[in-house]
Amino acid sequence: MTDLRRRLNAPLVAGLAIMAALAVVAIVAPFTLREAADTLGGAPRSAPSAEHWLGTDSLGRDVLARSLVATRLTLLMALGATALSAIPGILIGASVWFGPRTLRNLVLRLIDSTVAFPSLVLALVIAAILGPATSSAVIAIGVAGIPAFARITSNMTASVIHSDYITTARLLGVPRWRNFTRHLMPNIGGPLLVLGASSFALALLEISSLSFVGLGVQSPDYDWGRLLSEALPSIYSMPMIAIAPSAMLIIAGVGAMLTGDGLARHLDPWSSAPARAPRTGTVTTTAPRTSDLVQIDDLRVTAANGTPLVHGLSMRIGAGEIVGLVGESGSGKSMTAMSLARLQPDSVTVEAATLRVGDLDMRKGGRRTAMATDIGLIFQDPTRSLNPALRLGGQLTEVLTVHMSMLRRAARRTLVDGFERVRIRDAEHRLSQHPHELSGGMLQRTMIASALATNPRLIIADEPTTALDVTVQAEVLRQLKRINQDDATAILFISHDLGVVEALCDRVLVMHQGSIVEELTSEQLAARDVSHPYTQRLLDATPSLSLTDARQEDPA
Ligand SMILES: Nc1ncnc2c1ncn2[C@@H]1O[C@H](COP(=O)(O)OP(=O)(O)OP(=O)(O)O)[C@@H](O)[C@H]1O
Repeated sequence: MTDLRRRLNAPLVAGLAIMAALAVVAIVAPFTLREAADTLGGAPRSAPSAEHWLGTDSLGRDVLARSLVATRLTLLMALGATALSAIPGILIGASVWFGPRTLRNLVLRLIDSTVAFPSLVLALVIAAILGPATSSAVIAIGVAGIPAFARITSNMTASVIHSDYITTARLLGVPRWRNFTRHLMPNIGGPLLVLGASSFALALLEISSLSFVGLGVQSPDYDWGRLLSEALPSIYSMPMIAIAPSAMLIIAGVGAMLTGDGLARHLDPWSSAPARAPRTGTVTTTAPRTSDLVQIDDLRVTAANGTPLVHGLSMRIGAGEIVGLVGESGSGKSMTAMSLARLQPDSVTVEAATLRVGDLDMRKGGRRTAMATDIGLIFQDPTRSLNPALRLGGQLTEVLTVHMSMLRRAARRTLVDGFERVRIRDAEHRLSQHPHELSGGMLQRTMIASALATNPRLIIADEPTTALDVTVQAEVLRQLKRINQDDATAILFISHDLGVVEALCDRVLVMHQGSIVEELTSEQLAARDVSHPYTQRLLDATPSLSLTDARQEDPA
């Protein structure tokens, strides 16, 4: 219950409240107010009074009662038209991606040409062909809205249909309809709900417009559009007659948009993740030293829904030091590193008492060149950091040409030197290749070469060896160690593997649930001299395959 209350956001509550109130009016008003709304013979065009709150129309009928009674028909028509647009539109837009390519291209071209045609004009043409009637208005607006749903669904499907999880599901023989409901819809459902809500608001206006020009609801029935049409002759003398249905239209439109916006937020996995209680007992790492390159004090990273992802974290990295940041998946290692490099996701808030790399205050923007050249980044999966459509030379020299004003030729020369340094043979040729033409280990080495090209003072390596096989992993670690020794480059090395960290780092910080729980020197780690139970658990989970250990375990 508390979970549901926390997940209901303000727009959703407001939108649902408005739509629920309108639903009550739509159900109750035709039963209770029909007589006041339809009875002729009262004083025509009377001013608002205690008996008729918004006055009467030209035939003496109560204006407010008529607007409220018209709610049911108007909402049902808008709902019908939206369903008529959404259901076929979504089915067409998604199913084209499950069929043959030629059919897909043909259907997409057709959709494109209909989308280019204004939907209200299309609806007017359809309504004129079908003749004036309530059903004609619904069909016209519904059919005119199909291309928009089909186009957007198709665009969104295209962005997820080639993702690994759908390919895997197809390879595993998951039926198409199940792929559609299980993998596709949850990924595209949020934006479609928002589109549905805005289409409903638009359908309200368009159906009212058709009724207003006489192509929609016909007498004796009436919707808000027809009421507006009836109000037109006396709009200056009796504005109330027009104001009442207009106000209803605006309220319903706002209610629909708020509901759509709220639903989208509600379905956003990041904004609905459960809040985690901050843990106490965090460790502040060694006191400030003048040689500290990185200084972080009281770093707090908070998700959009208020969940603390990193809290009260402080750390130092000395110039030329290799510091390991270890912890299980989700403990906040990447979030800490990305916040330090000012590359955190937009959806989170970063606050800190101090966040410095050298003389750069990373809490402030600006000084982009200094940020780009002082900090080198190496990520876990090099294929995701490189643009597959561009040659390596073009993309890896960018930082040198943009931030260090190097000419293209000089930038390439620097990169070739860098490639040779990380033992990539035939470097010139490699620069003219695309990322897919290199192995994973080679790509990771190109990333290291590129991160080093600007002579950074700090390298942030976020699980740089996780995606690599053990031999390549050892080579990459050796490269990092060599760079640190040759150039005194500081390294923040992120890993969940204490064994790897032990081999490389001078100091290790153990992270758990968003804060540092223990700090160890490499000697303490080698001697397994740890005090926090979480560190002990991490050590227990680290397989040891060193020769010494193997001999000890197996005396034979
Ligand atoms: N964009 C985001 N918005 C909100 N929360 C996020 C976002 N990205 C990650 N998180 C959450 O922040 C927390 C820390 O994530 P982080 O990626 O820093 O973990 P990690 O220790 O680096 O894990 P791993 O070793 O798996 O990379 C996790 O609970 C994660 O779910």
